[in-house]
Amino acid sequence: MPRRRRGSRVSALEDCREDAAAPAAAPPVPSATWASGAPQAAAAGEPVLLRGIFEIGRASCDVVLSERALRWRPIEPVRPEGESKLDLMCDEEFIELKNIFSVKLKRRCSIKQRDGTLLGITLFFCLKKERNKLKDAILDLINLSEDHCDVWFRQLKKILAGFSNRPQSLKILLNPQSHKKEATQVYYEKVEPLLKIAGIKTDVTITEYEGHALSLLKECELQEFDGVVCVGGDGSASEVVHALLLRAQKNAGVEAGRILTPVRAELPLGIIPAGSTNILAHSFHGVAHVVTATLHIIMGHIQPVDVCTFSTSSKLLRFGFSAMFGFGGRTLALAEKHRWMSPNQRRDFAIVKALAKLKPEDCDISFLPFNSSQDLQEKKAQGSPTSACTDQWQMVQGQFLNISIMAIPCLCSVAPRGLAPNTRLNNGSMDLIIVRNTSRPEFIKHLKRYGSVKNQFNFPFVETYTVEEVKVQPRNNMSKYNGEAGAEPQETASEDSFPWNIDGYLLEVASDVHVRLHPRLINLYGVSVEDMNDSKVTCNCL
Ligand SMILES: Nc1ncnc2c1ncn2[C@@H]1O[C@H](COP(=O)(O)OP(=O)(O)OP(=O)(O)O)[C@@H](O)[C@H]1O
Repeated sequence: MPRRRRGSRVSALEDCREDAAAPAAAPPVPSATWASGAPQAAAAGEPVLLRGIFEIGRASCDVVLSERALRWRPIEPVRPEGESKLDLMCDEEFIELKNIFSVKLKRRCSIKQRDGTLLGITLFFCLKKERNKLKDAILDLINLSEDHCDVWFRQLKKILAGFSNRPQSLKILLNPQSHKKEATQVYYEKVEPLLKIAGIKTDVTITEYEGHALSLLKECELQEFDGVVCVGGDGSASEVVHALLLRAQKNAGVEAGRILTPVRAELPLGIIPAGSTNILAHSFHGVAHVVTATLHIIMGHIQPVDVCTFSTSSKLLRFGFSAMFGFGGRTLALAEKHRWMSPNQRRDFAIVKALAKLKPEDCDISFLPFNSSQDLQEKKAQGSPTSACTDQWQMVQGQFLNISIMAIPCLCSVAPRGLAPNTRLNNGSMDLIIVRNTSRPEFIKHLKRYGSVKNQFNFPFVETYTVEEVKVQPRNNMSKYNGEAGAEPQETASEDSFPWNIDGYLLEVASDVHVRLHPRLINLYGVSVEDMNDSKVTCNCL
């Protein structure tokens, strides 16, 4: 009896891209996660587009292309009558077509030959590696017939062309200074090769100074692009988000100073994590992983995400997803002053120093609780102002160690469940997390809980609210500033200043700040993520 070949014949791209022209080697790959679970459409009843014989992993296979999947099973010799065929049925493997991102003719090439002997077709596809992580892989379909391969190649190309949500041209903004200055290497070694395989055109700008991405996106021609990609950390990503939304307001003729209902960003944004913290990429993909982020872009996985505006009474300060005021702001200010340290050192140093100098802010915090009634949400979706006609504002006063206002969960290595685990990317609300003044040991206990499975909010000095709008007014600041002109945001932190950490961007505001949530204001490349309740923590400083 012939030996049955089991398991996947798919090889990861990283392992064998150079071998694309060699005959199908069959390196063993972990069990067929890419083909696990029933595909959306069962094989039976699906219209067959093509059927043919290819060698896959050195076994002759009967290959069927239908509208949703490519399936194959080894061709077995005819068995004596009465022998069970049940186990044969189990051998079918498949790839859903929605996971394929490129198809190429596979040729044996020597250096001198441009068009070597045809060997078959190579499919490039995306598979789910582990929770939230994606991986690129290849499948070789070997058949030496030019005509046979040509028919299949054309049909597969046609199917791929039908995925109209996938980008064909991208504007790339790369911060060469991110983290330990490895963003350029990350891009050219891991990202660009995949974009090339997917046939995506790119236009790369390497940013030269802080604010470069912002000034470039104000003016540059974006019509030819289907999306913008930022390669860097949270500071860079936050700058690009702000720039894209400012640009959208400008294009729509909205006065940037007084934006009540901003218009949506015109292009989707992809974030390739290459920075020190990567909270944004982590929150949008469930993991800070370069290949996962790249594959979400290539596959055109798009999710609308809520965005906040941060304003004084006279002007818009920033578009962003999350902010911390108090301990979180001071920690960032300290870390920014010590950029010469390594990223982990600087983070740990800043946390320890901010804890040593722990001091509460005397504030008034007013907030509009989230009203989930369908009526109100529909009004909001239509752009009608709602806060003006509701009289539900609440106020808390006192001394606070930290105030977090977060429209996204803010997943990161030190808080794998998120700094705001109860909010979602586009649930139309923000989490307001208030930590009242308490002793240093109690505050540290609270911080430590972010890295454990225990509830970090289960302390008498912590309050959480689900809100739509928040106003934060530092009290000892009220006489000095009236929140009007002159209350310009500063760039450097001083002892008496009020640093805000907005998505890792340091902003000093000498007045009250009004935070408003705008549902689904920007499209991000990514998908909704699985919960990360049992992930490991990587902060040792507490
Ligand atoms: N060429 C450059 N030189 C100096 N700064 C730059 C340059 N290009 C961009 N920047 C700025 O560097 C800041 C920080 O970059 P980024 O966020 O990418 O890296 P990071 O600080 O290592 O990561 P994280 O913000 O996740 O901690 C951003 O605010 C960005 O505007």
